[in-house]
Amino acid sequence: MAQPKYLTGDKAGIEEFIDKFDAFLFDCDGVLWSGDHLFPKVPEVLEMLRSRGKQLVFVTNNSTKSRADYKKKFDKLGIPAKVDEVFGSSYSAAIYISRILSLPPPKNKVFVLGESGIEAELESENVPYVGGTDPSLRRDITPEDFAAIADGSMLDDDVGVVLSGLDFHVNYLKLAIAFAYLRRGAQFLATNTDSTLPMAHAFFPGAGSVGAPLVKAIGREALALGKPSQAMMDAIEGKFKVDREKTCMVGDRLNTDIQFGIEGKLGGTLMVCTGVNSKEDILGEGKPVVPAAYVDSLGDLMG
Ligand SMILES: O=C(O)[C@H](O)[C@H](O)COP(=O)(O)O
Repeated sequence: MAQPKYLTGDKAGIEEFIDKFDAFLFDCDGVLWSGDHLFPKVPEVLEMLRSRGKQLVFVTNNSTKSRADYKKKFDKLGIPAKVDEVFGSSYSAAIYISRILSLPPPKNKVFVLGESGIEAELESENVPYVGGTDPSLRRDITPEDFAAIADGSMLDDDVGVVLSGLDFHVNYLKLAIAFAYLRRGAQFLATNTDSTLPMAHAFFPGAGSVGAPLVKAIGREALALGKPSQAMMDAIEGKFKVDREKTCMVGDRLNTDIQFGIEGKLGGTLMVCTGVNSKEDILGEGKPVVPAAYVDSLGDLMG
C-alpha cells in the first residue's frame, strides 16, 4: 500500500492537493477542535478553501448536537459555516429511519439512548420518540420498574426502533428499557459506534462504548448510521450532489473518518494528527487504513 504524502511544510504539495478537489468533508471533533478549544488557524483554512470556491460539509459522528446546535458552536468559535453545511450522525439516523426504514406508523416510534441532538433531528423528520433526555428516567431502577418492564406495562407498544448514541446520562434503567424493546424485536440502530470521544485534549468513552452493554446483552451489533457507514455517504451525496472523485474527506480517526472516505471511493483522504490517530498509525508496512495524505494540524494547509 502506498505511503501517505506528508504535506506539512510542503507548500507546492498542499496547493496541488487542494486543487484536486471541489468539495471537502470535514470531521469536527479532533480536526476543528477539542471540546471548545479551536485548533490553530482553523477559520483561516476554511475561509481559504471557500475563497477558492470549494464546497465544505461538516460531517460529525457526535450525536449530542443537532445541525442547529453545531451552527451555534461554529458561531461561538468564530467559524464561518451555514447550518445546511452540517451533516451529523443524528441527522443521518433520522433520515434513515424516516426515509429508508420508514416503518408504518404508529409502530415507527424510537426509544432513544442519547442526548437532545438525536431528539431534535428525529423531530425534524417527524419521527416520534421516547426516552432520550426524559428526566423521569434519570434515576435508579426500582423493584417496581423491574416488574413493569417485565410485564410490559412500562413499555410503549409503538416503539419499533432502539437508537443508541452518545448519552452522558446513561444508566441501568435506560439500558434495561432499551434491552426490553430489543427483545420484543425492535430494530437496533446506532448513530455511530466510536469507541472514544476526543475531549479536553484527552479521550473519554464514546458512543460505541455507551451502547456496548446493549450489544453484549442482546448478542448482536447495531446498524450504525454514522461514519464509516456508507448509508451516511449516500445521504451526503444525495443532499450535496458532490462528485465523489473530486471530494476529499478530512479526519483524525482512521476507523471512521478515513475508512469512510476510502470505502466511499472519494478522490482523496487527509488525516490530521490532532485527534485520535497519529503518524505512527499510518507509516510503515501492513497498516490496514492509510490516508492519501496527512498533516500535523489542519492549520498547516495555510502553508
Ligand atoms: O463518541 C463519539 O460519538 C465520537 O467520538 C465523537 O462524537 C466523534 O465526533 P466527530 O469526530 O465525528 O466529529
